[in-house]
Parts: sequence; C-alpha cells; structure tokens
Amino acid sequence: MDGLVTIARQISALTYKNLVLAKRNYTSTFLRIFASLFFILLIYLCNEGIKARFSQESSVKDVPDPVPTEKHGIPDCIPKVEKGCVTFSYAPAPNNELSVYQLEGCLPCVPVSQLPDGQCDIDSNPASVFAVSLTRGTRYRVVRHAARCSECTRSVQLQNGTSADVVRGEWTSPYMEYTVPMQLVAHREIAKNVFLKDENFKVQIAIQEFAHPAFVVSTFEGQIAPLFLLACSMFPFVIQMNEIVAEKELKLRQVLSAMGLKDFSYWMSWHLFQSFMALLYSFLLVLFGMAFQFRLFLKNDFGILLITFWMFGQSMIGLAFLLGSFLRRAAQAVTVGFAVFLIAFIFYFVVVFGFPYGLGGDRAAEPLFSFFPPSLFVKNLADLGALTATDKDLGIRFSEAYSYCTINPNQCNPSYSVGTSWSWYIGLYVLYSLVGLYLENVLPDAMGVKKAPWYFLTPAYWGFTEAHIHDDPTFVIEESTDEDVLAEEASVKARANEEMKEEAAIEIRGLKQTFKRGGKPFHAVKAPWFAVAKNQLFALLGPNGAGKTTTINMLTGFLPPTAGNALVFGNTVAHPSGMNRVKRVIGICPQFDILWERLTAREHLIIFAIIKGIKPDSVYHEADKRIEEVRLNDAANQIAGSFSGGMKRRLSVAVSLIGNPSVVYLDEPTTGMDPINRRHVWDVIEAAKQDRCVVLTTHSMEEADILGDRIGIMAKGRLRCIGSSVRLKSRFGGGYRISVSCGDNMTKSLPHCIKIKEMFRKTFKVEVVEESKTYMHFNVPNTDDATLQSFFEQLESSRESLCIVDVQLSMSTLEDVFLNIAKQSEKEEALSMNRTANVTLKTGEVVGVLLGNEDELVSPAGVTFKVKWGTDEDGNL
Ligand SMILES: Nc1ncnc2c1ncn2[C@@H]1O[C@H](COP(=O)(O)OP(=O)(O)OP(=O)(O)O)[C@@H](O)[C@H]1O
Repeated sequence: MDGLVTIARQISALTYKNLVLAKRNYTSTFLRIFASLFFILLIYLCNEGIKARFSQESSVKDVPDPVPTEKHGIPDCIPKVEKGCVTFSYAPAPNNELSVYQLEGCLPCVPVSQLPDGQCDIDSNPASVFAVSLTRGTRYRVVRHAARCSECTRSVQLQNGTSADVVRGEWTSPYMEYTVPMQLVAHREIAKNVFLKDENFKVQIAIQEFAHPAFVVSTFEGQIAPLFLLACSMFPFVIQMNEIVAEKELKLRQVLSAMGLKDFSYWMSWHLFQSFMALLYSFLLVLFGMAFQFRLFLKNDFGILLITFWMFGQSMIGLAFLLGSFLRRAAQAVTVGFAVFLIAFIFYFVVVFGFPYGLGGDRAAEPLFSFFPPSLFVKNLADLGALTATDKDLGIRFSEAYSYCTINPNQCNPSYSVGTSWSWYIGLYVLYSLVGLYLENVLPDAMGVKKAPWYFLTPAYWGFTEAHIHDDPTFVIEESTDEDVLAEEASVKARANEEMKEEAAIEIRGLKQTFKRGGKPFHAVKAPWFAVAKNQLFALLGPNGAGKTTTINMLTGFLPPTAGNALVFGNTVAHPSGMNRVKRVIGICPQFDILWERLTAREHLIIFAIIKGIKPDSVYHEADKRIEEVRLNDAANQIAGSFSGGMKRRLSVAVSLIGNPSVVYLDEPTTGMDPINRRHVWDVIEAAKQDRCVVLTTHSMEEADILGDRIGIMAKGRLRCIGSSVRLKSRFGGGYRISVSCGDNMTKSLPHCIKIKEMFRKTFKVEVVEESKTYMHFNVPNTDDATLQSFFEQLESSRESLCIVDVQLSMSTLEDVFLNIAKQSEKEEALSMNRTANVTLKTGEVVGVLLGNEDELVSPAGVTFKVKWGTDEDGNL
C-alpha cells in the first residue's frame, strides 16, 4: 500500500514538473497544441485553391430522366483552349496496301470545305502522324489511318486518344465525343458513296446516359484529407522523440532514480503526460475540422474521429518510446523523427493506391503493414474520407465502427475497419512500450550500464534472492604498501562476513569497476576497502581519472559494481532490492548540475521533496528551508537556466540535502564558486555533517583540509592513503615548507638564487619544488630543531649578501601530500608497465632508464647515477 502511495505521489510530482515546463515553454506548447489549427487552416486554403482551379468542386447534377443526345459528326476543336488542335487528320495507307487514289475512291476525306478552317490535316505518311502526336501530345482528335476496300468489304481504321479532356472541371469522354461520331461519319460516307451512291443518305445516332441523383464530390475528403491529416497527426511524434531522448541525454532519470524515484513512476508519468497531450491534440483537431465545415469532420461521428486520432497518437507514443531507447542524443532524435515522418509519406502513397488494404490487396502484407501505425491510419482516413466524399454520404456512426464496410462492401476492406484499427493501435502501443522498456534496460544507458538480456527472468530482479556477486578473475590487485590503508582494509575485512559495525554508515568492501577501453578491460576502481563513520565527513581526493566519481557512481546506484560490494547502513549496493533501500537514505550532488533549465530553484526542491517522500504538508517548508540554507532566497523563484555556475552548484547542494538523508554524496560541490560563496557552502556542509555521513570529492585541498574529518586519496583506481589531515601531512607531507623571496624579479640564473638552492641542498638534501618570480619553495623533511635553528641563523646572517627579503616557514600542506601521492602512483604505474625514458648524463652519455626507477644505477660506461622524477602539468612523470 505504501509503495502505491509513493508511486502515486512521485507520478504527481513529475506531472507537476511536466505541466510547469509546458507552461514555461509556452511557445512550443502553444505550437504543439495548436499545430492542428495550423494544419486545418492549410487544408482549408488548399481546398479553396483547388476550388478556384476547377471553378467548382466536382459535381454531378440530378439526372432523373436522361435525354438522348444526337451525334452528328466530328465535333470541332475549340481553338482557344486547344492550341494547334486538328479535328480530323487523314493519312493514306502504306505502300503495300491500297494506293492513295484507290483509297480516295473508297472513302474520300471529309471535304476540307465542310470543316472549319485549318482543322483537316492531310499527311502523306502515317508515320509522321505518329511523330506529331508523340512530340506534341494529342494534337489530333481523330486520325483515319488507312482504309481498304474490296468488292464486299469496306474497312476503315480509326485512331484516337483515350485520355479524357478536362476543361475547368468539365469532363468529356473521348469515346462519346469523338470515336462514336467518327464511326458514324465513316459508315455514313461508305454507305452513301460506295453502296447507296445517294448524296442525301443520312444516318442518326443518339447517346443516352443512365438516370442518377445529383451529388457533389468534395476535393478535401476525396483527395486532400488523408495526406494532410496524416502530416498533422504525425507532428507530435517528432516532439515526443526529442523530449524523451533530451532527458536521457541530461542523465536526469539516473539522478532522479538515485534520489529514490521509481522507474515505474518515471515512465508512467511520461506516458500519462504524452497521452493527455495526444488526447488534447486530437480533440482540438476534430473541433477545428468541424469549425471549418469539412464534411469528414461533420458527417463522421465525433467519437469515431476522436478515438481514431487519439489511438493513432497513442500508438505513435509507443513507437517514439521504442525508437528513443536506441538513441542517446536529442539531435539524433530529431533526425530519426523526420525520417519516420518521411517513411510514413511513402507508405501513404502505397496505401492510398490500394496496397495492401484494397479489396484486391495482398492479405499476407496487411498485418505487416499494420505494424507501422501510419499505414493503418492512412487506411482509416481514406475510409473516413471516402464515406463522406459526396454530399449524399452519411459518414460512419459510432455503432458502425466495425461494420461500415459491410454496409458499403465495395468501398472498403472489412478486416481493417476503423474499429479494428483501434485494437491494433492499442496493441501496438502496449507492444512497443514493452519492447522499448526492455531495450532501455538491455542497451547501454548514458553511463554505459546495461542489464543482461534475460534480466527480468532472474529472481534477483524481482527481489527474491540476493544477487550473487561474481568476482572478476582477470582483475589482479596490487597489494597496497601503505600501513594505514592495510590496517583499514584489515579492519573492514575482519567483519566482511558479519553485520556492519554499528558506528559505520558506509563500508566499502572491495568495490571494483571495469570498463572496456579499446576492446581491452580497463580497471577504473581497484577494490578499495574502507569504512566511513556516521557523523563524519570523508573527503575523497585524487587526481583526474583516479576513480572517485566511479566509486560514488557505484555507491549511488548509477553503476552496478563489476565485482565487490559496499554496504550503506547494512544494505548492499550490489543488489537491486538493497539499492532500493539505500536510495531512501541518500542525497546526491552529482559532478555536473543536473537541473531543468526552465524550473525555478523552489520548484526543483518541491519536486525532489515529493520524490523523497516528504509529507505533503511539509513539502513547501522543506523547500524553503533548503533554499535559505544555501542562500538562494533572492533567486528562489528564478529559473535555473538564468543562474550562474556557482548558484547552480548551490542549488545542487540544496537538492542533495532535501529530505534530511543520512548519507550525502557531494561530488565536487564547490566547482565554479567564488571564494565568498564557497566559504558559505562550506558552512552549509559543516552544519550538514553534524548528524549525517558526508562523502565529499574535491580538487580543493583547502576544502578537504577544512571540512574533512578523514581523508582518503585515490590514484589509478586504488586507495593510496587514509587518515586525518594531520596524519597524512606528517606521513607524506615531508615535514615543512620553507619559502624564500629575493624580491619581485627572481630568475633561476640569479647567482644568489643559485646560492640559496645550494644551501638547501647541503643542509637538507632537497631541491626546490616550486619556483616563481617572487618565491622559491622547498619541502624540508622532519628534522631536529637544532638543525632547523642553525639553518635559519645562517639565512639571517646572509640576508643582505643573498638579497633575501622574506622567509616563510609552514607545515607542509595537504597539497604537498596530494602531489607526493600522485607522483608515487605515476611511478608505480610506469614501473609496472616497464616504460623507459632516455636520460642524458653529465658525461654526455645517453642511458635508457625505467620510468619511475629511483635506485642508484650504473651506466654502460661505468658512471654511477640516480634519477629524481618530477611530474609535468598533466601529472605525467
Ligand atoms: N562509462 C565509462 N566508460 C569508460 N571509462 C570510464 C567510464 N567512466 C569513467 N571511466 C574512466 O574511469 C576512470 C576514472 O574516472 P572517474 O570519473 O571516476 O575519475 P575521477 O577520479 O572522478 O576524475 P575527475 O576528478 O576528473 O572527476 C577514468 O580513466 C575514466 O576515463
């Protein structure tokens, strides 16, 4: 029951988010909702254009009592309309047939004088008649090619065009207008001149059509509707594709999921919102269609239209979800969206030409086509259009959704009626959504995480058994050499098979993460063992690529561990049900701000508060409290897109603290903040750690020094040292840092600078570690007070001769510790990989030395030497 309440509340939070975003993106929301009006307006204009082009909609007048029309001879061309037209052309027979004279005798050409000027064309060669009609189209109304005559047979060969003539919407049949009259003339002439030899002989023919009622054929329903309505209904599809992939690209789902959002709530809210938009869109489309008085919308039942448009929209939501599961970038989604749009148009032409849903179509192809919803939709639109194409048609009533085809069996295919299509649309929506959901799980997500293809068959997925954590045999772990790391490891390992220690909030038990890099395994986190206590801030430091974020990603459920495990308040992170419990007690500030640009700071906190399960009456109070904590009061109602980098980080910190989580992960929380705000956020973190465990990663040594109760430094995936700041400094800092200044313009070659370096070399055996125009810095190992005192006396006495203006002494900093550890790890890696570098000795001899080797070495020429390794700006040796 609790689970259902949580899901309902999470869905309501995300729906609230969607509605606020829709309100804020009002231009695109307006476009999205009212695109139907735009399309209907386009259809209207197009319809008006067609009417103007054809002077009227195709109409057939009422003919209750048809009257026969007499045909007297070949009709004249209408020279104004048909330029260069010739009514009658006479071409003699080829040479192997009767001669021209015989032909003339047999059937003379209709005397030119009886035809209007220029309308009789006599050509000596039939081939040239063909040539003329080929190049100039149907120039001739009728051609009499050849005629034969013998004692008892007279034959005539006629040729005429078969295409109908359309003049401003008036259609003329070539058979009625030309062929029959020409036959009449030919027969009359034969009878008159050959058999009867009677100049006055006449023959009369009349043509009579069938009686029929009057009707108007609409160009919209008959021709335009399916194409335009398909385009109109496909429009939201491209937007849906874009929206679903954009949230994926921002990794919003992963963060929301790590904050406790259930996947079911996320998908449900997306589908509900899209369904609502599809319903609204379809409703307005039908309304606008009715307002513009299109018969398709007026005569078909409102319910039939609304359900057909909505259900089609629903099936396209499923398709968008399915295709979206293959994509990672919003730009790709737009391209794929338009590609589907284009394919739908190709299907449109195939379907309106009658394949495969036509009465003579291929039955086997019908279901195949139906799996692509636009083809079924074109069929529906064609039916809805055909059944309202004339003003006599009544359209489809709701009760006829399945049966209208049986009422008009000659018009449509009953297997794919509008009603049957609804079931198809719903079926396709469910099918595509389920396959999309499956692919979402088995294809790599934004973090590169994917589940096994049979994941839903494993009992662990349904929370019945603990997941078996496999170890990775290819994973060879180098044993740590650091005493503190070894001691920590031993202490955590000692209770690996027991319950967690009471005071520990997190126990990391050999977490491992392996990625593929260039086809080879790359071990990003190499099985560290350590614990973080309650009420403690653990600062996790390390150079870029050390594995800090990957460790946090495993602890927060973004990434399942390749091997190993970690417990958060006794719940395993390596198991879905354990992770679900972990998600209830953690807060996260990820490395990159994952915020909705168009939501205000307050709205963010309200949504996260609901997702975290805060009681409805405390949500607003909780949001305001966190806003105050990070000093965003003045910007609380400003959208996050207008925030500076520092303000966004502060909002991310506030989000991580919402709901008072017991464990908070802060991944570089103060990046991009000015010193004043950074110090303020430190105060927030300091206050926050009082009753909870905080894991902080940072590149600011000052931050780690000030906030960290315990510090761990990782490098190359391994934990290199662990302990308090003082402990680390004393063990790895090298004791003291002495900084000497000889004025504002120091250079390496100044004689007194060289002398000062010589003094340090002689007394402490150390080299300068950092040199600027104003100071030389030396790290001096722990030494007895007497040596230190005499060295300072020596410096003091040489102050004038060496131009010394300032000397500073401090304990070595955490930064020194960090640099030492980073250098050490570089050396270890270089040694393990057997990389060499060429070193030029003072004698000029060039010797290849194993990178990182600091042993005393002897060159081939017998010179004994020792190499000291430093690191460049990128941390390389
Ligand atoms: N999804 C991934 N696929 C492949 N390699 C990855 C992936 N995520 C991280 N890595 C690699 O793992 C190593 C550790 O990365 P990680 O982000 O954990 O380092 P980090 O210590 O957080 O560094 P930074 O301080 O720069 O954030 C890096 O070499 C990184 O390139």
